[in-house]
Amino acid sequence: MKKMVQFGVIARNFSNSSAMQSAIKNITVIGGGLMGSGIAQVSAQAGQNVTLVDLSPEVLAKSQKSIGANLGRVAKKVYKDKPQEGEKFVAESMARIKTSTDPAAAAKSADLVVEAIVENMGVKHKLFQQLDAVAPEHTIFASNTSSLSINEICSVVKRKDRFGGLHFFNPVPVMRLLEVVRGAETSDATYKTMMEWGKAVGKTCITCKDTPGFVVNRLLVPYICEAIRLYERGDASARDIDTAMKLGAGYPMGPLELADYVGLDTNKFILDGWHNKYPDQPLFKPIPLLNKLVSEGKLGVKAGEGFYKYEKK
Ligand SMILES: CCCCCCCCCCCCCC(=O)CC(=O)SCCNC(=O)CCNC(=O)[C@H](O)C(C)(C)COP(=O)(O)OP(=O)(O)OC[C@H]1O[C@@H](n2cnc3c(N)ncnc32)[C@H](O)[C@@H]1OP(=O)(O)O
Ligand SMILES: NC(=O)C1=CN([C@@H]2O[C@H](COP(=O)(O)OP(=O)(O)OC[C@H]3O[C@@H](n4cnc5c(N)ncnc54)[C@H](O)[C@@H]3O)[C@@H](O)[C@H]2O)C=CC1
Repeated sequence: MKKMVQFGVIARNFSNSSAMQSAIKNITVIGGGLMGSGIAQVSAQAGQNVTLVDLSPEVLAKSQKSIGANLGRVAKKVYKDKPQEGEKFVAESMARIKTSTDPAAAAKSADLVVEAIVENMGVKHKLFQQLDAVAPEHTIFASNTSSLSINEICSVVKRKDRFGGLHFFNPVPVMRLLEVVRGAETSDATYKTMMEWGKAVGKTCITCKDTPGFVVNRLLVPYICEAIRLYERGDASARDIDTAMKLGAGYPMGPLELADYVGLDTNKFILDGWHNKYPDQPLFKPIPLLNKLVSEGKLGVKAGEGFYKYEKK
């Protein structure tokens, strides 16, 4: 049943993509890590020309490898009885992805730039200032930030009307949602283009104002925090908390599994940022156990240990 649901999601995303049209044809994705590689993949499989940019050539090589493998998973499902068509789909999608280590050069030919670099305001400001000086007039800029303010990120560019948030979910090829965030100065035309583009790459779009965490993370952060506090108090074991939310509430992952999956350093970074900004909000108060795990390097799946132990990849 679970497999059927997952298959349905990927097949639907793929066929929607083929059917939809978008004014955006050339997209530049900046940041070739976990999220950027997923955004590049769904864009290329929907027929867009993609330039994937990272400062590190090693990251770009790793991204291309994982995109190839993930497209293979999609092809296996969508073209299960037509392996040759599947191979063609993978080859054509891969051929639409160019890579670059030069963000400014890559922005010059983009209709849309989606930024998915580190979650750091200073680094994002520096990048967008550089891009604003060279990108064509019509180019729309978007950030995939999880927790920072879109208005604050776009404060450094002149094109504030052509700036918004496009918040994808991990893993991008599987998760069906895209949060389209309207900043204070995002124009109606930019908003409409972002919504159409989101549909064209196979996502269901929801709209949100520029409010901390948008919709999903504003609800997820307090939920995960409460799960950690419950565990910290010794009220239930980690396994039982996760089992409870999977079997009692139908979530695909329990909250502590999800915290490990996202990364405990990311969780802590978001929580600390919001706590500094909203010190009176009890939901955002620091959690000693989370701080301890991070200080011990127990960052979740990627580190081999968080709330659970994992085989290192
Ligand atoms: C601590 C304090 C407070 C702070 C808390 C902060 C929390 C929130 C902060 C968030 C930080 C940043 C995050 C963010 O901004 C927003 C997010 O992204 S939140 C995370 C959202 N994601 C989820 O909730 C994931 C939930 N999990 C799932 O849906 C599934 O478990 C998952 C799909 C990940 C894996 O499914 P599972 O059945 O367990 O494993 P399989 O390996 O069998 O995969 C199922 C199915 O999917 C296919 N697949 C998996 N990955 C890919 C891929 N990358 N590309 C293509 N296909 C993929 C796989 O092949 C399987 O297909 P089958 O047909 O079933 O074989
Ligand atoms: N990890 C997650 O579950 C989610 C993360 N996000 C957001 O997406 C963004 C990226 O997150 P991840 O992909 O997880 O990070 P990541 O660490 O996997 O990838 C970030 C990449 O950006 C590159 N980079 C850093 N500065 C750069 C620059 N100036 N120019 C070009 N490349 C640069 C790094 O080399 C790295 O490869 C963050 O803003 C994060 O908050 C959003 C949704 C989910």
